[in-house]
Amino acid sequence: MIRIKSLTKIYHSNGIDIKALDNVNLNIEKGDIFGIIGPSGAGKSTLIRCINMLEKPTYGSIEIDGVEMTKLSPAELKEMRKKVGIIFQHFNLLSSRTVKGNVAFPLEIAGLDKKTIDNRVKELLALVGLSNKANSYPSQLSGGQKQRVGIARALANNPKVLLCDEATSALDPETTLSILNLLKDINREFGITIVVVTHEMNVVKQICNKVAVMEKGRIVEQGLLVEIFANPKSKIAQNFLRSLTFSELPEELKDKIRNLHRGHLEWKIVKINFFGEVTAEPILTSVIKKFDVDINVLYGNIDHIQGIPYGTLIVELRGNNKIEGVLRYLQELGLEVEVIGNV
Ligand SMILES: Nc1ncnc2c1ncn2[C@@H]1O[C@H](COP(=O)(O)OP(=O)(O)OP(=O)(O)O)[C@@H](O)[C@H]1O
Repeated sequence: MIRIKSLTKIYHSNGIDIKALDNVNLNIEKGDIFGIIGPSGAGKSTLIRCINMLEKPTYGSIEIDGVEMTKLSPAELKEMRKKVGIIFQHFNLLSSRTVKGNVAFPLEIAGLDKKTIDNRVKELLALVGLSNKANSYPSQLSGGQKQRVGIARALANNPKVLLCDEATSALDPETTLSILNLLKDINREFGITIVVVTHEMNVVKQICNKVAVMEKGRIVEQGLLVEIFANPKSKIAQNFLRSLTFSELPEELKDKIRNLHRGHLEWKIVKINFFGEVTAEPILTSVIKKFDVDINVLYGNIDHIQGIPYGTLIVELRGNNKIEGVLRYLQELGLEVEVIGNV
Protein backbone atom coordinates (compact mmCIF):
# COMPACT_ATOMS: atom_id res chain seq x y z
CA MET A 1 0.00 0.00 0.00
CA ILE A 2 2.73 2.48 1.04
CA ARG A 3 6.30 1.71 -0.01
CA ILE A 4 8.99 4.06 1.19
CA LYS A 5 12.49 3.57 -0.18
CA SER A 6 15.72 5.33 0.81
CA LEU A 7 13.79 8.38 1.97
CA THR A 8 16.04 11.23 3.04
CA LYS A 9 15.02 14.75 3.98
CA ILE A 10 17.54 17.48 4.62
CA TYR A 11 16.36 20.86 5.87
CA HIS A 12 18.55 23.88 5.23
CA SER A 13 18.20 26.28 8.11
CA ASN A 14 20.43 29.34 8.75
CA GLY A 15 23.22 27.86 6.65
CA ILE A 16 23.07 24.53 8.50
CA ASP A 17 21.94 21.21 7.02
CA ILE A 18 19.63 19.17 9.26
CA LYS A 19 19.13 15.56 8.20
CA ALA A 20 15.61 14.97 9.52
CA LEU A 21 15.23 11.65 7.65
CA ASP A 22 18.19 9.45 6.87
CA ASN A 23 17.60 6.60 4.41
CA VAL A 24 14.20 5.47 5.70
CA ASN A 25 12.74 2.24 4.28
CA LEU A 26 9.23 1.21 5.23
CA ASN A 27 6.41 -0.97 3.91
CA ILE A 28 2.89 -0.36 5.15
CA GLU A 29 0.30 -2.89 4.03
CA LYS A 30 -3.36 -2.26 3.24
CA GLY A 31 -5.46 -2.33 6.42
CA ASP A 32 -2.53 -1.79 8.77
CA ILE A 33 -2.71 0.59 11.68
CA PHE A 34 0.95 1.42 11.59
CA GLY A 35 2.56 3.29 14.49
CA ILE A 36 5.64 5.47 14.09
CA ILE A 37 7.12 6.17 17.47
CA GLY A 38 10.24 7.95 18.67
CA PRO A 39 11.44 10.79 20.87
CA SER A 40 11.07 14.46 20.02
CA GLY A 41 13.13 15.41 16.95
CA ALA A 42 13.38 11.80 15.69
CA GLY A 43 11.82 12.78 12.37
CA LYS A 44 8.32 11.34 12.81
CA SER A 45 6.38 14.41 11.64
CA THR A 46 8.75 14.92 8.73
CA LEU A 47 8.16 11.31 7.67
CA ILE A 48 4.37 11.53 7.81
CA ARG A 49 4.41 14.90 6.01
CA CYS A 50 6.59 13.41 3.26
CA ILE A 51 4.04 10.62 2.75
CA ASN A 52 1.47 13.08 1.38
CA MET A 53 4.16 15.42 0.04
CA LEU A 54 3.37 18.27 2.43
CA GLU A 55 7.15 18.08 2.75
CA LYS A 56 9.22 17.37 -0.36
CA PRO A 57 11.78 14.58 0.13
CA THR A 58 15.41 15.37 -0.71
CA TYR A 59 16.00 11.83 -2.03
CA GLY A 60 14.11 8.57 -2.16
CA SER A 61 10.72 7.35 -3.26
CA ILE A 62 7.23 7.10 -1.79
CA GLU A 63 4.74 4.90 -3.54
CA ILE A 64 1.09 4.87 -2.51
CA ASP A 65 -1.18 2.31 -4.12
CA GLY A 66 1.32 1.91 -6.94
CA VAL A 67 1.67 5.67 -7.59
CA GLU A 68 5.09 7.30 -7.17
CA MET A 69 4.31 10.46 -5.18
CA THR A 70 7.60 12.25 -5.84
CA LYS A 71 7.03 12.34 -9.59
CA LEU A 72 3.52 13.79 -9.71
CA SER A 73 2.60 17.10 -11.34
CA PRO A 74 0.77 19.60 -9.06
CA ALA A 75 -2.58 18.61 -10.63
CA GLU A 76 -1.88 14.88 -10.18
CA LEU A 77 -0.75 15.48 -6.61
CA LYS A 78 -3.98 17.34 -5.83
CA GLU A 79 -5.96 14.36 -7.12
CA MET A 80 -3.77 11.85 -5.24
CA ARG A 81 -4.12 13.76 -1.96
CA LYS A 82 -7.84 12.91 -1.99
CA LYS A 83 -6.72 9.35 -1.31
CA VAL A 84 -4.61 10.42 1.68
CA GLY A 85 -6.42 12.16 4.55
CA ILE A 86 -4.49 13.74 7.42
CA ILE A 87 -5.36 14.86 10.96
CA PHE A 88 -3.18 17.03 13.18
CA GLN A 89 -2.40 17.56 16.86
CA HIS A 90 -4.00 21.02 16.87
CA PHE A 91 -6.87 20.03 14.58
CA ASN A 92 -6.27 22.87 12.04
CA LEU A 93 -9.99 23.68 11.70
CA LEU A 94 -11.24 26.83 9.98
CA SER A 95 -12.50 28.94 12.87
CA SER A 96 -14.83 31.05 10.71
CA ARG A 97 -16.66 27.98 9.42
CA THR A 98 -19.17 25.83 11.28
CA VAL A 99 -18.56 22.13 11.87
CA LYS A 100 -20.65 21.44 8.76
CA GLY A 101 -18.64 24.03 6.79
CA ASN A 102 -15.33 22.51 7.85
CA VAL A 103 -16.33 19.01 6.78
CA ALA A 104 -17.80 20.35 3.52
CA PHE A 105 -14.59 22.25 2.66
CA PRO A 106 -12.64 19.46 0.87
CA LEU A 107 -15.82 18.44 -0.95
CA GLU A 108 -16.32 22.00 -2.20
CA ILE A 109 -12.71 22.06 -3.41
CA ALA A 110 -13.37 18.77 -5.20
CA GLY A 111 -16.20 20.57 -7.03
CA LEU A 112 -19.12 18.42 -5.89
CA ASP A 113 -22.69 19.75 -6.09
CA LYS A 114 -24.44 21.12 -3.01
CA LYS A 115 -26.86 18.23 -2.54
CA THR A 116 -24.11 15.60 -2.73
CA ILE A 117 -22.03 17.65 -0.28
CA ASP A 118 -24.93 18.01 2.18
CA ASN A 119 -25.62 14.28 2.14
CA ARG A 120 -21.96 13.34 2.54
CA VAL A 121 -21.48 15.82 5.39
CA LYS A 122 -24.53 14.37 7.21
CA GLU A 123 -23.13 10.88 6.76
CA LEU A 124 -19.67 11.90 8.05
CA LEU A 125 -21.01 13.78 11.08
CA ALA A 126 -23.12 10.75 12.02
CA LEU A 127 -20.02 8.55 11.67
CA VAL A 128 -18.01 10.66 14.11
CA GLY A 129 -20.97 11.21 16.47
CA LEU A 130 -21.37 14.95 15.89
CA SER A 131 -24.73 15.22 14.08
CA ASN A 132 -26.00 17.53 16.81
CA LYS A 133 -23.05 19.94 16.42
CA ALA A 134 -23.36 20.61 12.69
CA ASN A 135 -24.01 24.33 13.17
CA SER A 136 -21.53 24.93 16.01
CA TYR A 137 -18.23 26.73 15.50
CA PRO A 138 -14.87 25.12 16.43
CA SER A 139 -14.52 27.51 19.42
CA GLN A 140 -17.69 25.99 20.88
CA LEU A 141 -16.29 22.43 20.84
CA SER A 142 -14.17 20.37 23.22
CA GLY A 143 -10.76 19.08 22.06
CA GLY A 144 -12.16 15.61 21.39
CA GLN A 145 -15.06 17.06 19.36
CA LYS A 146 -12.63 19.20 17.35
CA GLN A 147 -10.59 16.13 16.48
CA ARG A 148 -13.79 14.33 15.45
CA VAL A 149 -14.43 17.19 13.01
CA GLY A 150 -10.82 16.79 11.81
CA ILE A 151 -11.44 13.09 11.23
CA ALA A 152 -14.75 13.70 9.39
CA ARG A 153 -13.01 16.27 7.17
CA ALA A 154 -10.09 13.92 6.49
CA LEU A 155 -12.51 11.15 5.45
CA ALA A 156 -14.63 13.38 3.23
CA ASN A 157 -13.12 12.24 -0.07
CA ASN A 158 -13.11 8.53 0.86
CA PRO A 159 -9.33 8.25 1.31
CA LYS A 160 -7.51 4.94 1.28
CA VAL A 161 -4.97 6.18 3.82
CA LEU A 162 -5.41 8.28 6.95
CA LEU A 163 -2.31 9.94 8.40
CA CYS A 164 -2.49 10.95 12.08
CA ASP A 165 0.23 13.38 13.24
CA GLU A 166 0.19 13.33 17.07
CA ALA A 167 -3.61 13.38 16.73
CA THR A 168 -4.29 12.72 20.41
CA SER A 169 -1.35 14.54 22.02
CA ALA A 170 -3.49 17.55 22.98
CA LEU A 171 -6.23 15.40 24.54
CA ASP A 172 -6.79 13.97 28.01
CA PRO A 173 -6.47 10.17 28.43
CA GLU A 174 -10.21 9.44 28.32
CA THR A 175 -10.78 11.54 25.20
CA THR A 176 -7.66 10.00 23.66
CA LEU A 177 -9.17 6.56 24.15
CA SER A 178 -12.46 7.55 22.51
CA ILE A 179 -10.62 9.01 19.48
CA LEU A 180 -8.44 5.89 19.21
CA ASN A 181 -11.56 3.71 19.32
CA LEU A 182 -13.09 5.80 16.55
CA LEU A 183 -9.94 5.35 14.43
CA LYS A 184 -10.04 1.61 15.07
CA ASP A 185 -13.71 1.45 13.98
CA ILE A 186 -12.91 3.43 10.81
CA ASN A 187 -10.04 1.05 10.01
CA ARG A 188 -12.27 -2.01 10.48
CA GLU A 189 -15.36 -0.68 8.78
CA PHE A 190 -13.78 0.93 5.71
CA GLY A 191 -10.46 -0.93 5.50
CA ILE A 192 -8.62 2.40 5.58
CA THR A 193 -4.88 2.08 6.22
CA ILE A 194 -3.91 4.29 9.15
CA VAL A 195 -0.46 5.69 9.93
CA VAL A 196 -0.12 7.02 13.46
CA VAL A 197 2.78 9.24 14.49
CA THR A 198 3.09 9.57 18.25
CA HIS A 199 5.57 9.87 21.08
CA GLU A 200 3.23 7.91 23.36
CA MET A 201 3.70 4.16 23.55
CA ASN A 202 0.26 3.92 25.07
CA VAL A 203 -1.34 5.12 21.83
CA VAL A 204 0.58 2.54 19.81
CA LYS A 205 -0.41 -0.14 22.28
CA GLN A 206 -4.11 0.71 21.97
CA ILE A 207 -4.52 0.52 18.21
CA CYS A 208 -1.46 -0.41 16.15
CA ASN A 209 -0.74 -3.84 14.69
CA LYS A 210 2.71 -2.79 13.48
CA VAL A 211 5.23 -0.27 14.64
CA ALA A 212 8.43 1.44 13.52
CA VAL A 213 10.71 2.98 16.13
CA MET A 214 12.62 6.08 15.00
CA GLU A 215 15.69 7.78 16.38
CA LYS A 216 17.72 10.59 14.81
CA GLY A 217 16.03 10.33 11.42
CA ARG A 218 16.45 6.57 11.13
CA ILE A 219 14.20 3.60 11.72
CA VAL A 220 15.99 1.54 14.33
CA GLU A 221 13.42 -1.22 14.62
CA GLN A 222 10.17 -2.19 12.92
CA GLY A 223 7.76 -5.10 12.85
CA LEU A 224 4.63 -6.54 14.39
CA LEU A 225 3.75 -4.76 17.60
CA VAL A 226 3.55 -8.02 19.55
CA GLU A 227 7.03 -9.01 18.36
CA ILE A 228 8.55 -5.69 19.34
CA PHE A 229 6.81 -5.91 22.69
CA ALA A 230 8.05 -9.42 23.25
CA ASN A 231 11.61 -8.72 22.24
CA PRO A 232 12.58 -5.07 21.88
CA LYS A 233 16.10 -4.99 20.45
CA SER A 234 16.96 -1.30 20.36
CA LYS A 235 17.60 0.70 23.52
CA ILE A 236 15.02 3.23 22.41
CA ALA A 237 12.26 0.59 22.01
CA GLN A 238 13.18 -0.84 25.41
CA ASN A 239 12.85 2.61 26.95
CA PHE A 240 9.47 3.15 25.32
CA LEU A 241 8.23 -0.15 26.66
CA ARG A 242 9.46 0.75 30.12
CA SER A 243 7.29 3.83 29.96
CA LEU A 244 4.30 1.45 29.97
CA THR A 245 5.37 -0.50 32.99
CA PHE A 246 5.88 0.55 36.53
CA SER A 247 9.40 1.85 37.02
CA GLU A 248 9.54 3.08 40.58
CA LEU A 249 7.96 2.13 43.83
CA PRO A 250 5.70 4.84 45.21
CA GLU A 251 7.51 6.93 47.86
CA GLU A 252 5.03 5.82 50.53
CA LEU A 253 5.78 2.17 49.88
CA LYS A 254 9.54 2.81 49.83
CA ASP A 255 9.36 4.49 53.23
CA LYS A 256 7.25 1.71 54.64
CA ILE A 257 9.74 -0.93 53.51
CA ARG A 258 12.73 1.02 54.81
CA ASN A 259 11.13 1.27 58.23
CA LEU A 260 10.01 -2.34 58.34
CA HIS A 261 13.31 -3.90 57.35
CA ARG A 262 16.02 -1.56 58.54
CA GLY A 263 19.22 -3.50 59.02
CA HIS A 264 18.57 -6.37 56.59
CA LEU A 265 20.72 -5.07 53.75
CA GLU A 266 21.00 -8.41 52.01
CA TRP A 267 17.28 -8.47 51.15
CA LYS A 268 16.60 -7.20 47.65
CA ILE A 269 13.74 -5.47 45.90
CA VAL A 270 13.48 -6.80 42.38
CA LYS A 271 11.42 -5.60 39.45
CA ILE A 272 10.33 -8.35 37.05
CA ASN A 273 8.91 -7.42 33.64
CA PHE A 274 7.10 -10.18 31.81
CA PHE A 275 5.40 -10.63 28.46
CA GLY A 276 3.33 -13.47 27.03
CA GLU A 277 2.98 -17.12 27.96
CA VAL A 278 5.48 -16.99 30.75
CA THR A 279 3.01 -15.05 32.91
CA ALA A 280 0.72 -18.06 33.10
CA GLU A 281 3.39 -20.14 34.72
CA PRO A 282 3.62 -20.26 38.49
CA ILE A 283 7.04 -18.62 38.48
CA LEU A 284 7.08 -17.36 42.02
CA THR A 285 6.02 -20.72 43.43
CA SER A 286 8.75 -22.49 41.50
CA VAL A 287 11.34 -19.95 42.74
CA ILE A 288 10.30 -20.52 46.35
CA LYS A 289 10.48 -24.32 45.97
CA LYS A 290 13.71 -24.37 44.00
CA PHE A 291 15.69 -21.87 46.02
CA ASP A 292 14.02 -21.93 49.43
CA VAL A 293 13.72 -18.14 49.53
CA ASP A 294 10.89 -15.94 50.81
CA ILE A 295 9.09 -13.70 48.35
CA ASN A 296 6.92 -10.77 49.32
CA VAL A 297 4.95 -9.22 46.44
CA LEU A 298 5.01 -5.44 46.84
CA TYR A 299 3.41 -4.43 43.58
CA GLY A 300 1.83 -6.14 40.60
CA ASN A 301 0.44 -4.87 37.32
CA ILE A 302 -0.86 -6.90 34.39
CA ASP A 303 -2.21 -5.50 31.14
CA HIS A 304 -2.94 -7.01 27.75
CA ILE A 305 -1.80 -6.14 24.28
CA GLN A 306 -3.76 -7.82 21.51
CA GLY A 307 -4.75 -10.49 24.00
CA ILE A 308 -1.20 -11.15 25.22
CA PRO A 309 -0.54 -10.45 28.89
CA TYR A 310 2.39 -8.28 29.96
CA GLY A 311 3.25 -6.49 33.13
CA THR A 312 5.46 -5.83 36.08
CA LEU A 313 5.92 -7.41 39.46
CA ILE A 314 7.93 -5.82 42.22
CA VAL A 315 8.94 -8.32 44.87
CA GLU A 316 11.05 -8.41 47.95
CA LEU A 317 13.42 -11.39 47.92
CA ARG A 318 14.74 -12.69 51.20
CA GLY A 319 17.29 -15.46 51.00
CA ASN A 320 20.74 -14.08 51.66
CA ASN A 321 23.28 -15.74 49.34
CA LYS A 322 20.60 -17.45 47.19
CA ILE A 323 19.36 -14.27 45.55
CA GLU A 324 21.93 -14.17 42.72
CA GLY A 325 20.82 -17.68 41.69
CA VAL A 326 17.17 -16.61 41.69
CA LEU A 327 17.92 -13.63 39.46
CA ARG A 328 19.80 -15.83 36.99
CA TYR A 329 16.96 -18.38 36.97
CA LEU A 330 14.35 -15.67 36.22
CA GLN A 331 16.47 -14.31 33.37
CA GLU A 332 16.82 -17.80 31.91
CA LEU A 333 13.01 -17.99 31.85
CA GLY A 334 13.09 -14.95 29.55
CA LEU A 335 12.00 -12.40 32.14
CA GLU A 336 13.51 -8.94 32.35
CA VAL A 337 14.83 -8.63 35.88
CA GLU A 338 16.25 -5.58 37.61
CA VAL A 339 17.34 -5.06 41.21
CA ILE A 340 15.85 -1.69 42.09
CA GLY A 341 17.10 -1.54 45.63
CA ASN A 342 18.23 -3.16 48.78
CA VAL A 343 15.67 -3.23 51.52
N1 LIG B 1 10.94 23.15 8.66
C1 LIG B 1 12.07 22.77 9.27
N2 LIG B 1 13.22 23.45 9.10
C2 LIG B 1 14.36 23.06 9.68
N3 LIG B 1 14.46 21.97 10.49
C3 LIG B 1 13.33 21.26 10.71
C4 LIG B 1 12.08 21.61 10.13
N4 LIG B 1 11.16 20.72 10.53
C5 LIG B 1 11.80 19.86 11.32
N5 LIG B 1 13.10 20.17 11.46
C6 LIG B 1 14.13 19.43 12.21
O1 LIG B 1 14.12 18.09 11.75
C7 LIG B 1 14.26 17.17 12.82
C8 LIG B 1 13.07 16.24 12.87
O2 LIG B 1 11.92 16.98 13.22
P1 LIG B 1 10.45 16.34 13.30
O3 LIG B 1 9.48 17.44 13.64
O4 LIG B 1 10.19 15.55 12.09
O5 LIG B 1 10.63 15.35 14.55
P2 LIG B 1 9.51 14.65 15.43
O6 LIG B 1 10.01 13.28 15.71
O7 LIG B 1 8.18 14.76 14.76
O8 LIG B 1 9.55 15.51 16.75
P3 LIG B 1 8.33 15.95 17.72
O9 LIG B 1 7.84 14.70 18.38
O10 LIG B 1 8.96 16.91 18.66
O11 LIG B 1 7.30 16.60 16.82
C9 LIG B 1 14.44 18.03 14.07
O12 LIG B 1 15.82 18.18 14.30
C10 LIG B 1 13.80 19.34 13.68
O13 LIG B 1 14.40 20.40 14.40
